[in-house]
Amino acid sequence: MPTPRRQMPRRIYPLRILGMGLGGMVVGVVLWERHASVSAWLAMVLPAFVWPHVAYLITRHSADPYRAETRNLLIDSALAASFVPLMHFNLLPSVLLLTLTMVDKITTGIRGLWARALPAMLVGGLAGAALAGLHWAPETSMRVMVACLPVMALHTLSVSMVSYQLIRQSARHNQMLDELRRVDALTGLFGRGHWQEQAEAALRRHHASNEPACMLMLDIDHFKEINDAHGHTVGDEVIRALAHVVRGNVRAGDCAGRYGGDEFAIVLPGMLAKDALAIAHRIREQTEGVRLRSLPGVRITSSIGVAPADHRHSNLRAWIDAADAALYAAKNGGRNRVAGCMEPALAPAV
Ligand SMILES: Nc1nc2c(ncn2[C@@H]2O[C@H](COP(=O)(O)OP(=O)(O)OP(=O)(O)O)[C@@H](O)[C@H]2O)c(=O)[nH]1
Repeated sequence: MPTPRRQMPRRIYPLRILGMGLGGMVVGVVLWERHASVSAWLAMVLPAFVWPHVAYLITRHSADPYRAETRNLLIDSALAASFVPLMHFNLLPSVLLLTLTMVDKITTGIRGLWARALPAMLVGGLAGAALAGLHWAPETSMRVMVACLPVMALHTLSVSMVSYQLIRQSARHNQMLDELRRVDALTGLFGRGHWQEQAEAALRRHHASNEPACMLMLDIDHFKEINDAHGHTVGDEVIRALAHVVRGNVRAGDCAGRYGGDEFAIVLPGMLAKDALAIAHRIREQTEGVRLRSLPGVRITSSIGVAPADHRHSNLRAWIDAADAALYAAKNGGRNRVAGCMEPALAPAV
């Protein structure tokens, strides 16, 4: 896929044809008004109507098109500045062309290009003066003002459209970055960071309004053995299959995430412990029923710890520790089981 850097010459080509062409027409009106010499006309026609194509050929045949295009942009500025003495410093088109060529440099986003354009413009201005002499006629006629309008309007519109596209692109990239941050690539469940934010919010709601919430910590049993026996690709398939089971057992408002390697964490807002235990049991049972497409003989089990949020959980760490303790109780109890945290009403349920 072509990178934005490689696309730059192709993107700039039509813009240069348009910009230099319209600029050349403005200069042409000034030259026509003052009955300029053939050499002055040539000094307008070559940069305005021939240079854009030469510039494109240079970049196309360059080993480093980006660098060549950057150089061309500086030449654009020099050529625009050369028009100023050619127009005998006609005020409106001179200011307009110098301003627009500077805007062009700034909107490329290339660091420091506008500063490098200043000496280029000085050289261009001096070259124009050497060719046309130094004549001072700053008055701008109505005809020249009218000739400036298309440049002003089209340049402003094209810069706005480029900015609009960049803003849209950057919004899309931000959305993708946010998605990458929120979602675990292997399972499509929430990533750990986003899961923690959601879990913290559920715990805050619990403390603020006593809204019940439960946390499930799930770990695949002997997962290392599956990896060792069948390889990491099968291991990944197991993780994905488990994520599928988890996803099938949570509601839209629940928060299921991949907490680490083969460990999943689920927050069930608004759910009482007995209902959370029922869900944990269902997940455990369905895990036993998982059959891998690539290796149907592999059997998978999971251990799950359940911890309802309570007043002792002053922060998320404490709540996770409670769910972890329940998970280890399930592991120590022989695996492939569900255990609730220490609360009497929840004493290990197998
Ligand atoms: N395939 C795969 N393996 C992973 C991934 N992340 C971590 N692991 C592996 O998961 C294994 C985690 O094993 P543990 O949870 O420590 O132990 P276990 O074998 O599951 O044993 P118990 O949890 O005690 O039942 C390690 O071998 C890790 O290398 C992953 O994204 N893909």
